[in-house]
Amino acid sequence: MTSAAAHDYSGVPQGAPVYELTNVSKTYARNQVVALQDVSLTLRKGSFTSVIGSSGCGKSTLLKIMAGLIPPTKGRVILQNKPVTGPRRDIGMMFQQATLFPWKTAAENIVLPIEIRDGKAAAKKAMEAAHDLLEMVGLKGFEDVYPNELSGGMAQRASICRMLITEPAVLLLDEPFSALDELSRDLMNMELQRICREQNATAFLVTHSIQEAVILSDDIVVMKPRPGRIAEVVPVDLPRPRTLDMMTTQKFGEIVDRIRAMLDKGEDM
Ligand SMILES: Nc1ncnc2c1ncn2[C@@H]1O[C@H](COP(=O)(O)OP(=O)(O)OP(=O)(O)O)[C@@H](O)[C@H]1O
Repeated sequence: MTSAAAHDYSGVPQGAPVYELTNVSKTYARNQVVALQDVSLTLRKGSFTSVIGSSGCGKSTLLKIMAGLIPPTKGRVILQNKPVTGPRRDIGMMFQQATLFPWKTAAENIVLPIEIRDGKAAAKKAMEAAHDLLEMVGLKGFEDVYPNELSGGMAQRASICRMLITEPAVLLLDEPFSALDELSRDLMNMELQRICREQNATAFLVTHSIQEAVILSDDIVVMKPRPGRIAEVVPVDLPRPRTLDMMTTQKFGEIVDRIRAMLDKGEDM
């Protein structure tokens, strides 16, 4: 990575399909639970998509399949024109907990994916990029700090850098800020939006928060349970860049209400 800012991961044109899921189904063999049924979804280059739905409707299963961590029982998952058959270097992931290694500094944690993939020499070379990324997320000066000296929000900022260091084509985000207090979470979401715009990233977020989904997304995938499937994909036509004060607008409220009504209907949807 030469520059952390304004970097385009793939050269794929804005709006072109990056991820394509076709009739993806998953039945867990152990208990025969149909976790997903016929999920079809296209993520376009530079778009932000959230998935929301009640507990057990298959959100995590969907994310794991997209990440190549588990195979679907049926259906196709294509990323950048190649089937996803296992974990891939063009997929970036971020989880609820920062999971930084306590014995490594912030910068060492960030280059770890490179070290695992390409060895120590490559990790050393990537240090400059790690420093650029830390600066981008407002952590300049924290390069040599250990995780126990970072706040929860700072640790998640470092995790964002670790996800970006391998220049993934797509960012899969599993409730990355749900462990933070509400104020930090709102600020981190705005930061996430800025980073996605700067990096022209394609992002997919699992969340339980309707507000979070609305403020961040171009599209919200509303799922329903038993079996887990897509109820509706709701477009969010609020202007970009989004700002936190948009959360008080009538339009924002209307979209939130619409999604809440869908979720309340639950299985009748
Ligand atoms: N490894 C597994 N083996 C068997 N069943 C599973 C497994 N993982 C998930 N399930 C089942 O599949 C269904 C979907 O689970 P999943 O975790 O994908 O839902 P979710 O929407 O992410 O839920 P939550 O919001 O609570 O995290 C549930 O009924 C769950 O019990």
